[in-house]
Amino acid sequence: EQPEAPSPVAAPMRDLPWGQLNFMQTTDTHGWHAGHLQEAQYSADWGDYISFAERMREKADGLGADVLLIDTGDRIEGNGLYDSTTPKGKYLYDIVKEQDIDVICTGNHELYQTDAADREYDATVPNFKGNYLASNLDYIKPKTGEQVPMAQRYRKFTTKNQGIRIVAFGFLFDFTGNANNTVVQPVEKTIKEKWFQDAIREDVDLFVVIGHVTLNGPEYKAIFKAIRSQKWDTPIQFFGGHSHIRNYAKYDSKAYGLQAGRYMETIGWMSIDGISGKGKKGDPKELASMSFKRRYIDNNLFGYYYHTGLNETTFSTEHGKNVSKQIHAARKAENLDELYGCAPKDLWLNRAPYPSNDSLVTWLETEVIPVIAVKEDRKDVPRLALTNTGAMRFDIFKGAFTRDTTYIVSPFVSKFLYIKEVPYKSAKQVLKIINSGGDVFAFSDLEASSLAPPEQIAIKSATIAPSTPNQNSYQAGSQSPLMSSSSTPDLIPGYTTKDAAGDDGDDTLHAPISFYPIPNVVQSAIAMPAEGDPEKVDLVFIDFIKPWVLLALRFAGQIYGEQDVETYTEETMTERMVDWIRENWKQDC
Ligand SMILES: Nc1ccn([C@@H]2O[C@H](COP(=O)(O)O)[C@@H](O)[C@H]2O)c(=O)n1
Repeated sequence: EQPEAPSPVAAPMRDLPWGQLNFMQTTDTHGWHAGHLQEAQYSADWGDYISFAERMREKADGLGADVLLIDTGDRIEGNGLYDSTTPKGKYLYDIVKEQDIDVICTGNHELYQTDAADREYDATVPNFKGNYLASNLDYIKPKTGEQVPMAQRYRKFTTKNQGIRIVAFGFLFDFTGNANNTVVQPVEKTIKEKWFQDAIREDVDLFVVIGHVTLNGPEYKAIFKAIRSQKWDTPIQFFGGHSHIRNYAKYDSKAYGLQAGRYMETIGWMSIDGISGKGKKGDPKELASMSFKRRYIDNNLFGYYYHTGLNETTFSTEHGKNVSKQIHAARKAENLDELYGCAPKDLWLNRAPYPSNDSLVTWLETEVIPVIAVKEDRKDVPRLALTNTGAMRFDIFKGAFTRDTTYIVSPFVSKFLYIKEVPYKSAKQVLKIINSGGDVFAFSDLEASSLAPPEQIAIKSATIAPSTPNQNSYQAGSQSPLMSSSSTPDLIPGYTTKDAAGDDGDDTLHAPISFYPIPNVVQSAIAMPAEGDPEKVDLVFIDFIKPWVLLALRFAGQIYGEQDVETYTEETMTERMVDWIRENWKQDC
């Protein structure tokens, strides 16, 4: 772990179930490869994860079992380690490549910006040659304009110890927001292609479908149906991503899916037993009693010690330690701990109701945007300024707000745009139309709900936890074996996942935390007349939501097009937010 990371947390634990074939999954790491430096529960870094994987593989070799590593994309955007450098990801690609990942694919974040997609093709694909799969993704070469597969479409391999024959695929959901140097082919179309139809007819022991795809979305349903149409009985293991949650799905008695959360908080663990290996047909009795089991491992060193049976002296491998050093050197070189201001209290993205004094969204709407959404030559013009809440990615904790925190909270390079002098009676309807996300968007490709943070895709209503101990009351110490909850009153707050297999998935017992839904967009009314309504306003909005704003305006009776949209600020919202923090928060925490 990084020297500045808080000590791990004592908590009751559940053991990992082992099978013949075991998987460890990361997804949506978003550059958090240094781990969480303000949360002890998730404080292990990518170097520790490398040590963990190496130790678990040693253990597997001893048991004659196999361990495969999976990563399902969105490795970038969302942390200073990636976003603060020029070019972005100056150190990240070399850090990520140190992990020995068996099957890896692309997320939507690797494709938003042209240069990020170029780097994916030029660095990550060759770094994981043979293991990087792009079943429905093409890349357009900048020099020749040639459209080529981003990486190989699928992979056939046999596991080391059990000799399990696997065909693996790597998908991306039907994403449409990619820059124009990549082509995402809809999954429904891809599964009709000859190569896919041939691959699902292969004689194998297991299909592994990884993807930056939600487990319960239409894409995996279609792939499951396609495989089952040819192989009614072959086990299928799916790995998902994108919605940032811990999740597990059952498709049938031999087909399951796992999704390992977000931001290096979770390492997903999946074990399969009763599978036929070494090309054997398998004992029908054994096959009938196949078992699939899952765990969500909190990413911290004490959990890693617990699961490996090792300790501070014996756990870390030289390789893991070197990668932790590499991360530390990168963070220092980029001055990621530079203080921008001291947050006076915790501001929660989803863990406080909206609106409320503890809501990060309320803070943005009422304190920050009214000051930063300004264009000097139109500063007195009444305006409505809109931003999507998904532009904010993480909570702000009381205390130091650093260069690193900036990108953790707001990694995007979006700027403010505006449409001049929109009739107020129409402009004021835009917020409501986008937030209700109703019929207006039903006939377009524009999902209004995708403007909120991804966690909300899966969780629709508030979960209010009984009062829990303060998060800052973490105690350092060693983790103890699982005990009944009545004998462990001091659980620390964290994930208490309920999924398709029940409520015993988390490796660490936590006290529950609350979750509150937030709107898709929020609006600040600025420089409005002291009395009455203005006739016209400037409609200012963050560039990411332009298509939604134009459609909502149309519904509100105003036809505007691209030609009517102008630049409002040259700086990004993130840059202006940092200026606000420097000016408004103390420098002495
Ligand atoms: N320029 C951008 C890009 C994305 N967003 C928000 O992020 C969501 C996607 O996040 P995932 O981690 O799930 O891929 C997207 O739906 C937007 O809400 C943004 O605000 N600005």
